[in-house]
Amino acid sequence: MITAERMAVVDRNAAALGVPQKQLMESSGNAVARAVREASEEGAQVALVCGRGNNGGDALVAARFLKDYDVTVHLLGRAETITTDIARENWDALQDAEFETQVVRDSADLALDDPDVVVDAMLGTGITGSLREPEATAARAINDSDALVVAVDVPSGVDANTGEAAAGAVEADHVVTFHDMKPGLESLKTEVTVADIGIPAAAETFVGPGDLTRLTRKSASHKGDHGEVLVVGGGPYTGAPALAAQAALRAGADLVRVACPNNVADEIQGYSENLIVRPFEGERFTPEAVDHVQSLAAEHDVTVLGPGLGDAQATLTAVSNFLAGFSGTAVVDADALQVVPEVETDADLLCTPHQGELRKMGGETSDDWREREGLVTEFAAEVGHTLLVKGAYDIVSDGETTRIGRTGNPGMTVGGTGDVLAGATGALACTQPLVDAAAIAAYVNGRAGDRVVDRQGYGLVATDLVDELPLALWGDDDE
Ligand SMILES: NC(=O)C1=CN([C@@H]2O[C@H](COP(=O)(O)OP(=O)(O)OC[C@H]3O[C@@H](n4cnc5c(N)ncnc54)[C@H](O)[C@@H]3O)[C@@H](O)[C@H]2O)[C@H](O)CC1
Ligand SMILES: [K+]
Repeated sequence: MITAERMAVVDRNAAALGVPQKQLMESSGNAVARAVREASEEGAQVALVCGRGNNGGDALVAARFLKDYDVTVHLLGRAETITTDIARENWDALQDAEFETQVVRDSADLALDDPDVVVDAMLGTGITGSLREPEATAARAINDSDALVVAVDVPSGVDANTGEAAAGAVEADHVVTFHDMKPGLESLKTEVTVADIGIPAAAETFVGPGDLTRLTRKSASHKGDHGEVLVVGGGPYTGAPALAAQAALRAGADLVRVACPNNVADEIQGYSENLIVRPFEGERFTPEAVDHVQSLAAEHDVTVLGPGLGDAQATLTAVSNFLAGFSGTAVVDADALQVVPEVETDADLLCTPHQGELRKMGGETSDDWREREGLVTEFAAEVGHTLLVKGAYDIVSDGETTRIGRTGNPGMTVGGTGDVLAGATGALACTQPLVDAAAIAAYVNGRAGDRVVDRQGYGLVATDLVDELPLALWGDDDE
């Protein structure tokens, strides 16, 4: 089962894996033609009713696979209004090959001419709102015809995710959807074919540029919309919480505060004017500071717990007490991780261990990433939290969904890269589901490292990563 949004991510990831969308459209169109062939006799009269997007494009491809049928293509709108290159290229190919095509400028012009089969290729996952003209009139004509109706991807007017049908939506006899079942098709009393269109499983498993399309910003945004992160860190170390906090800002959080022992507060503030420091009493995080830190955490979307806290017994007790009384969302990293399996908490945790820390948590690991994929999925289900297990291949899982990050390079073994990853994860967890936040964070942290090493060779330091995060998130490969 896959939603329309996830389909767009997979599409883009497939293209990054060398399977461009035009190739997918060719497979989609071929699958539509196969369904027409299975539902009618050779020589049957087929009307392909095409919208101006890729849904229409699929049928423009199907026309080429129905040579032994009496096919007419009806394009709803002028060819210049076709919205995608790949649909337009397929329209031009039909023109050059002198296929029978009708351009429907006004909905009243649509003359289906009593076909045996109508292919509804007006709207698919790109629909917004209720049916507009000329699709609305065309849908009525389709529903009033005696033809067998084959819908491309989803009946026009039906929401692929919810199954909700806009007024006047097409009533199809058969739907050909692509790659995986859509949630909205389950509730339809219509026969559905799920056609494999050659998208490699890797396009779903491995995190890719398609996952970054989930990150959008509305122009009418306000401060705080993109997240407020509290980093709880520092004590023995001061660089780690500063790296995590800077990374959270660079990964898009609007406000990042650092809760740290007061004896290192000035030092941490000294790293950057971008940081807001909230000191608590003491030289390290101890149980006496837990109440204060919990009340601070309650004012933030996500807490990043761990960077630079150290592993003194008093600190581990404080981490345990904090989590026991916390019910928000927290990224847990570094020495704090060892506490997680023992503590009962209502919090949604996103743990970011490397493989050594995973073993310390009681998890198993393997050098083979495929084996590690299964082990991490099982352990995530066992601990009941989301895991991001760092390695040459990063494994992300909440026990249900498992993703793999393949970016990064040996230059990233330098100290501090884990703090940067934890901070970036915290920022993304403000606006994304935890598995997506971890998947995207792992991908962009590694991509930032790859961009730095490509530019200047090894010798990368963690602050290079922090500065590279925005381009790794928003830039194109060749930027
Ligand atoms: N991997 C895959 O699943 C593939 C799917 N394919 C097909 O692509 C469509 C989605 O195409 P897209 O261009 O994003 O959108 P649509 O064609 O569905 O519609 C956009 C089109 O329709 C106009 N429009 C939007 N809302 C309305 C409305 N309410 N009334 C009238 N017109 C509307 C909009 O202006 C655009 O012109 C997917 O469904 C599959 O069929 C790819 O072919 C291959 C891979
Ligand atoms: K359709």
